[in-house]
Amino acid sequence: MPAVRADNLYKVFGKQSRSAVERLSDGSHRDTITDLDVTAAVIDVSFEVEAGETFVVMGLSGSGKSTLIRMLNGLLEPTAGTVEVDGVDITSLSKKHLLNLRGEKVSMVFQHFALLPHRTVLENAAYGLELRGLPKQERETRAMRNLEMVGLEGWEHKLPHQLSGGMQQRVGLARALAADTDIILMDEAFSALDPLIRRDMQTQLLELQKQLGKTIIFITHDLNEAMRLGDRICVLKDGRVSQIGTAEEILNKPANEYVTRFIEDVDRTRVLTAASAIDADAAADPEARQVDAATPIAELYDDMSTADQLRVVSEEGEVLGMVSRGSVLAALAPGKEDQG
Ligand SMILES: Nc1ncnc2c1ncn2[C@@H]1O[C@H](COP(=O)(O)OP(=O)(O)OP(=O)(O)O)[C@@H](O)[C@H]1O
Repeated sequence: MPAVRADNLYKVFGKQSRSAVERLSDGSHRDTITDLDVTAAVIDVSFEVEAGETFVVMGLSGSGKSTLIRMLNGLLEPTAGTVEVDGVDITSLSKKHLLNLRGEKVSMVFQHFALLPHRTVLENAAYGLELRGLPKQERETRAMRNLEMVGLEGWEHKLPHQLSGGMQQRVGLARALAADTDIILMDEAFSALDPLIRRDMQTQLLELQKQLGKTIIFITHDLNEAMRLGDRICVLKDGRVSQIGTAEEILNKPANEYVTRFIEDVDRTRVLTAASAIDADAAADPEARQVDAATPIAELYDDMSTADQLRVVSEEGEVLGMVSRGSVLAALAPGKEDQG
């Protein structure tokens, strides 16, 4: 059973939303229904997110990302379609059950941190637990453990304004972790941060995720960020799904012209890995130097400057094949799938 499932989901703002859904359901673009005086934010979106997966929703401003994520935790009611969390259709839940869902199953990290300015870092991190009525001692112990996890030990008695942007967002993340929900929604959570801090936060999230194995739905307008973080990426355009796939699938088999234009700016050497550059025809050489399958191609250059071939091994130590300079160059060439 998927952790989250969206089925033919629509959100149309405006009085004539139902008629809009009818007209959009034949695949029409949202610009064709301007006579109805509505805004079609999310149109016929379907996907499944597996437990433990990081699923990134990527799209430009206005593509419907925030509206979509708000339907996943019941903050917005869909105009049509359903959302299931752990197999339960949340679109039919009462207000009280939705509150429980947000307290116990799905937490959220916001772009602008959403910290309470007059409360300490510790109180902010414990806030979700306070709303759930946990005793002070327990919520502070749990919050403290999560502040340590995100590297904020020693800052717990400060106020948010005494922290940098990156640190404030770590508090937001600690608060979501303290709630101990299986699912975390992150809405442009790193977009307000400077590029270097943003990269640090991405690294930290990847490391935390290795330990915790949460189900994360992450929203971003940055395809490089999407490809770094996402097990799979859903590209949204004008409210509709343009493509869903792994970074590699999107780079090598863009579904349409729009996605093709988008991936032009992606640094393929950082997204594609040793695994994606394996030479299917090369016999495994037990003497060759070994690299992890998940190593980005950009990190193979040093080794490849002195060795003709490298042996690629999985996390479990299984030999997957060989990479050579030729196979690396072939993997990096855009549109290699089309060239057969
Ligand atoms: N409450 C609302 N009422 C009317 N229109 C809305 C409402 N919320 C969002 N919209 C519209 O829905 C469309 C999608 O907005 P949404 O915020 O979901 O996109 P987004 O991809 O998250 O964009 P951004 O990155 O700018 O936040 C936009 O045209 C927006 O103006």
